[in-house]
Amino acid sequence: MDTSTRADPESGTEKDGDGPYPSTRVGSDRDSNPRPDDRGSAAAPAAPGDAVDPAAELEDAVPFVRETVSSAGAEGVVINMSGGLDSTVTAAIAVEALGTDRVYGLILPCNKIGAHHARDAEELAEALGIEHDTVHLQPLLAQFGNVAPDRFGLHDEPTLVGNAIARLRMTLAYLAANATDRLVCGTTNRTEHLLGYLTKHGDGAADLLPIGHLYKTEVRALAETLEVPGFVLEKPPTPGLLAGQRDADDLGADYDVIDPALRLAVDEGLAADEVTSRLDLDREVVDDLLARYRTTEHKRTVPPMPSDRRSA
Ligand SMILES: Nc1ncnc2c1ncn2[C@@H]1O[C@H](COP(=O)(O)OP(=O)(O)OC[C@H]2O[C@@H]([n+]3cccc(C(=O)O)c3)[C@H](O)[C@@H]2O)[C@@H](O)[C@H]1O
Ligand SMILES: Nc1ncnc2c1ncn2[C@@H]1O[C@H](COP(=O)(O)OP(=O)(O)OP(=O)(O)O)[C@@H](O)[C@H]1O
Repeated sequence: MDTSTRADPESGTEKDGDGPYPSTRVGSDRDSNPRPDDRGSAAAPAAPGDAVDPAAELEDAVPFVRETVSSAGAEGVVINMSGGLDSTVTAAIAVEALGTDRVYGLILPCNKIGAHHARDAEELAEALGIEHDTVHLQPLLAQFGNVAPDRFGLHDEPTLVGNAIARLRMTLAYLAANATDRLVCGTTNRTEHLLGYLTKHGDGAADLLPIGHLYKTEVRALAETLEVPGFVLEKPPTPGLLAGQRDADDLGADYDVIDPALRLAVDEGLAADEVTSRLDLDREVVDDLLARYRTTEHKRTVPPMPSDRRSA
């Protein structure tokens, strides 16, 4: 594939070829777009990524993947690859653990923005040396929209569409896993896990989560050690549903703000007041993050049963 020049779908910039990866970035208008945390934070709190030891994390993650696959008697893993940070880091860890032959990538764009990112994902999969397929989901989504009862207004609401796409991706990942005796390797990080910022039984559905214990800022630090190309690191985190949509807009703050707040509140058990003052944040930002944490507990637990009430 020729990567010498390519238009950026969102910023209109071009990419220059340099080695196996394009050297500039897709969709990176990070510096020109105001972000909610620009308002919410007076000081820049230290993010967990500043303290993480990437080499030690890799020493944990690589055998974890190898042993999990081996103890399941599986042949390898399937990873849905978006061309973004989390799935690229996850795929790189899986290759370190299992070798190229036992890692398979699925690239599943569903709209025009996605098609551009899919080319990044294809190049990343090729650079990793893994087998991969690209499937455009638009016809499947259109068919799904045709059979879903009109009363649900699927196409009127971006979250409904986004969740449906995430679950179509999950269906293909499990088809691949079933057919090739592999496990589905999820890409969820700890920040998403704690905030429930994922589609339940969509991208949240997986058999193992190699970066599930790492905050987003820690995943970023690990990416540098794994020599993930700079353009992946520079992409603004986005759910990829709408042009210009950013995780920071959905979540009310950037990950450099969110991660230290979650670490203090969840890992260290500090009250909202204390988190707010220690990190010099807006109270509203902290309250919103903690509300997300509380209301999404159901995404981190198995479904409740009547017997749970008896034992409580
Ligand atoms: N208390 C409770 N106990 C048990 N189950 C409960 C529940 N409350 C809701 N539910 C169930 O959960 C459903 C809602 O959860 P869900 O279907 O996930 O949907 P929901 O949380 O509403 O939406 C998913 C969110 O994750 C974001 N997302 C998705 C995918 C990837 C990324 C990313 O950037 O990485 C972000 C997306 O933008 C959106 O904000 C409800 O319809 C209901 O079925
Ligand atoms: N076009 C795609 N093709 C295949 N998988 C995808 C695609 N888009 C999203 N996914 C899967 O869903 C996960 C969550 O997607 P999302 O777009 O929300 O990005 P993310 O959580 O920031 O992760 P990433 O950094 O990998 O993009 C991805 O990590 C990937 O596994």
